Amino acid sequence: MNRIKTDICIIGAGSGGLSIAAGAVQMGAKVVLLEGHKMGGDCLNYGCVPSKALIASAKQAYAMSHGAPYGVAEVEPTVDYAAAKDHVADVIATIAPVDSVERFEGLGVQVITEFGKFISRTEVQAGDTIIEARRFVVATGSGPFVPPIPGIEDVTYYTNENIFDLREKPKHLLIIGGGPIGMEMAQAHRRLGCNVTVIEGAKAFGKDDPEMAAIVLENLRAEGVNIVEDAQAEKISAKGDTITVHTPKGDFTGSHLLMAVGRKVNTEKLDLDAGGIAHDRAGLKVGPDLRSVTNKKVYAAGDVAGGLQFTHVAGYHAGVLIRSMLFGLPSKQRTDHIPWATYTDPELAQVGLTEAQAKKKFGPALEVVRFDFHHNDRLIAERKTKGLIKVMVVKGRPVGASIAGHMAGELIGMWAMAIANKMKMSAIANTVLPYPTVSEVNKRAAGAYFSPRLFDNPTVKRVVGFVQRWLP
Ligand SMILES: Cc1cc2nc3c(=O)[nH]c(=O)nc-3n(C[C@H](O)[C@H](O)[C@H](O)COP(=O)(O)OP(=O)(O)OC[C@H]3O[C@@H](n4cnc5c(N)ncnc54)[C@H](O)[C@@H]3O)c2cc1C
Ligand SMILES: NC(=O)c1ccc[n+]([C@@H]2O[C@H](COP(=O)([O-])OP(=O)(O)OC[C@H]3O[C@@H](n4cnc5c(N)ncnc54)[C@H](O)[C@@H]3O)[C@@H](O)[C@H]2O)c1
Repeated sequence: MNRIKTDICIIGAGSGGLSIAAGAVQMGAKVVLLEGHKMGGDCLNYGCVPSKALIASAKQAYAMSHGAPYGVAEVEPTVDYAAAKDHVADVIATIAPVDSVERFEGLGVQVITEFGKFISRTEVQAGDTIIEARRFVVATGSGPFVPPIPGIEDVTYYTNENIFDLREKPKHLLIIGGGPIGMEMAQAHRRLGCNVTVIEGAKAFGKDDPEMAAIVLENLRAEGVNIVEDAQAEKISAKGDTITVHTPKGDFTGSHLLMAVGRKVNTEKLDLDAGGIAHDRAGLKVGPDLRSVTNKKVYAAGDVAGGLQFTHVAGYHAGVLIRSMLFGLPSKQRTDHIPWATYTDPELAQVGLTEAQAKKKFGPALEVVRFDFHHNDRLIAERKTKGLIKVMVVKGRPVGASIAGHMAGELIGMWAMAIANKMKMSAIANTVLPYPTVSEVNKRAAGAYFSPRLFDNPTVKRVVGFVQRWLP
């Protein structure tokens, strides 16, 4: 057995682990990084990257068959599903070197390609190496949760871990789960020529503002995605080449099944109990400083830290931990400024509080301003006017923003910046943006906050009348 002593041992080389390793080693810490499977973790191999690549193929196919309003003849695209998967693999391969063992070894990180497990409060074992570290970071991510629905063991089903390897085009894809994974995959497959049925036990896009979700759902339905809500999958059966999902809303039959009902954290290989590390189904039990509540040598980052599960959150955790582990400074995570986006068409994005959450928290102090995408000239030119922005404002500052529409994932960035930096609505309203751009919807939403104050205000009218009489 080899023994290593190091400053920081990171378990898991996904979005969180890699960011911490790169930052810590370049600032002078000795870093050991353990990865038992694929460098880059879920995001690169089975998550964000392949899903957005497949969405790009689907967008291309959709554009070919929807050119008429722009004066471009429509053609029915011939979709080569396997070739679309080649495109997905190529995108992963293009990004992979940035996350590779070679790159991290080049930065000075000692990478061990083994799963790690705690053998004491101060030691982790990976293969035949024992690592003793001043600090440990658990960044082991999450995998697909597959509930024990009766009959599931008798059918072939896909998850995000193998759907991107499927090369035969599904004739009819059944998707259980109407969250971001289910809905992104539903639209992509529909646009690539599959029939698609989404079976959702509660409400699709259940974590987003329902008014915003409705805009996206209407579009998905119009494109032919069959979305059945309040339809908990209770039983699954197979007959010949077909699979049937049984729900209280009826039975739904298709050729392939994708399970997208949420995530389970990757803690089973870690032997957290041997490390004296408290944990539950959501992950490690940590404080706002992301430090284990029972073993102060241990931190968590990313999906396994028990909060929002996004790549940018894992990256944000890296910054919080580096401040604490490298400089010994107090460092706490915030969650009020974390945005997210779902990359359907139109997109759905959120930062801070939804309208309902803000109403509950602030009551009558809350003002909600809205701007409809129909009034944006660039969107009119692009024929992408289905959309809405709502901004939740308290005492002149935004506390949340919800956007459904073209480029919502890009537009939410301005509100994420405003909330992160506690900026006022005037900061957005004062910004001059190029015309004609989609980001003008943000400025118009801020304008909607000031319009009644300026235009429906008798004092302003009186002052202007007075000044006009005296001006030469
Ligand atoms: C289909 C899909 C689409 C997504 N799209 C987006 C998106 O568009 N935007 C977004 O922000 N987020 C998206 N996400 C979420 C995002 O992928 C995750 O939030 C992110 O990958 C979490 O990073 P992480 O570092 O916590 O874990 P991961 O990236 O999963 O990395 C964890 C790593 O730890 C390794 N590991 C596990 N146990 C051990 C052990 N004992 N020893 C050593 N190594 C171990 C794993 O092999 C893995 O490589 C998507 C997820 C899915 C499934
Ligand atoms: N664009 C992005 O940023 C993006 C994309 C994909 C995934 N992700 C991340 O991955 C996480 C997981 O996504 P997800 O879509 O798997 O999970 P989710 O928890 O967001 O949605 C799962 C859905 O499945 C439903 N469900 C559960 N059991 C069911 C059953 N038996 N029958 C029918 N429906 C059932 C739930 O009601 C829920 O709406 C997200 O929360 C997000 O953090 C992010």
